[in-house]
Amino acid sequence: MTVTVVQFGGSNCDRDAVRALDHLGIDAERRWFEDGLPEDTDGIVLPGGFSYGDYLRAGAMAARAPIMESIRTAAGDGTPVLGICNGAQIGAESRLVDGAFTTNASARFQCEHVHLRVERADTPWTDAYEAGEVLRLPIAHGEGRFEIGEDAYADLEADDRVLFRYCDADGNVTDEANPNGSTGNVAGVLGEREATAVLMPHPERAALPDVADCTDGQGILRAFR
Ligand SMILES: NC(=O)CC[C@H](N)C(=O)O
Repeated sequence: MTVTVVQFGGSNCDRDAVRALDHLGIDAERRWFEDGLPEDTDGIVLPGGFSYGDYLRAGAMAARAPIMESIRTAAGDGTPVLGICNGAQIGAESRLVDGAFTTNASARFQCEHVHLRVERADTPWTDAYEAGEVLRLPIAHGEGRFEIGEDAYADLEADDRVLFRYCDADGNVTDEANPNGSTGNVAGVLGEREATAVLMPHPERAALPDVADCTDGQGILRAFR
């Protein structure tokens, strides 16, 4: 099992993702986007960062790179794909998931720990947790506000594709616990197939006991096993 962590110009969490996966015993390698997707890829991470300086909209430029066509095909075939932060933005811009990530309600870059409620525990990304469990993970973004049209949001809920919601420490989903103004406090969603997921918080920054005071992100990354 080798996970490909795709590096675009301006990605800056690709090494962190490889290290976190490594720590969990999952073989992972960085791949420069122009080199294309290796044929034998068993999983894909779109890592965080500022691809192309967030020019136009965060993720909009990387979404148009040819490698994304191969990633869409792989996702359609059921290869696990995880988009983290800028990777979530790229995932939305390339239609791997519905919705869009736009400027935070605060109009500021926010770097802090947040709480997330696990909305579904029956997916590969969350089967290490209980439904309703509260995780603590860091966010670091300026464009993390999940926005989606009313009908598309209704579909998302009807199809049970909301994976995580921002909440308080007790699991209450409130406006106060919503760091960026996301519709429905949505922090992470599934794509058309459950093997595709994106989230704004950083599980790879909450996976190594030596560098993080909490390792709640491990369960999400373990999905690749
Ligand atoms: N940590 C990241 O991936 C940064 C996300 C993104 N470029 C933003 O600021 O919105």
